[in-house]
Amino acid sequence: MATMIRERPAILLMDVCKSFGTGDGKVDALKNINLEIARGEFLALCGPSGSGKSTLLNILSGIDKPTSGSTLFLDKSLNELDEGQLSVIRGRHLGFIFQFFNLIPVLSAFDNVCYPLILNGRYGRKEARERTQQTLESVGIGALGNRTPGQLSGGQQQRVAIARALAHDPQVVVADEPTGNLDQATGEAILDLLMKINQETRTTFIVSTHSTQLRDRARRVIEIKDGEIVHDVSK
Ligand SMILES: Nc1ncnc2c1ncn2[C@@H]1O[C@H](COP(=O)(O)OP(=O)(O)OP(=O)(O)O)[C@@H](O)[C@H]1O
Repeated sequence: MATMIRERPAILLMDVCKSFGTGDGKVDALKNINLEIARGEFLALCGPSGSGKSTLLNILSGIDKPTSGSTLFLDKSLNELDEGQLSVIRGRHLGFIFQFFNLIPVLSAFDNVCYPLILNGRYGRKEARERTQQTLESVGIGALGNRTPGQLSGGQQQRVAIARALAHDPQVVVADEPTGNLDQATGEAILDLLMKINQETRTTFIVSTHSTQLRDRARRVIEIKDGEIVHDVSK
């Protein structure tokens, strides 16, 4: 009889709570979250402003620690790691995309991607440069590497940020409102790109959003309200 081998999840959150502040000012941003995210999944995280989306993304990617509960990221228990070890794991396996791109304005698009790769320590300068050019080409801006962010449109800047998040071949990409600062058509194009990369590379994507386009198109949609998961739908 064939044995079913179940692939281990990319991320597993168990009974995760996160509070900020104390006393009267205490905010329970996440309340007892249990969540399993499979490898290769494309997950949209929805919910109103202040519901806990960014807090959840920060915890599942090891940027912030839960007040209680535990996080497994690619089988590693993040609670047990110190900041140095967390930073190595993030540098190897995680790509992060932000709403406001977070590019360095004085650097060219090329260097915005290439410098983090060199600092990552896994690549020599030549390989980092080759990877940078390949990744810029894969996101459709191979000819724009010489421009600074100020010389690029919002959609082009987000493509640079996507290239920066992908250039080290991470297993997990976390995107916090990646289309939130873009017009509808540009946001749709960025979404097409993220979904194409997900399908081609089986990179796990976790994307927080207010966008109905993304909610409609993602294979799995999680809705969070007041720090609790209220819907978890796979299509
Ligand atoms: N560093 C912090 N200190 C105190 N409270 C915080 C902190 N970070 C988040 N919060 C609070 O935790 C709750 C969840 O915030 P979070 O940023 O995760 O929401 P969100 O769903 O990402 O919101 P938005 O869609 O507006 O970005 C909110 O009440 C927020 O005010």
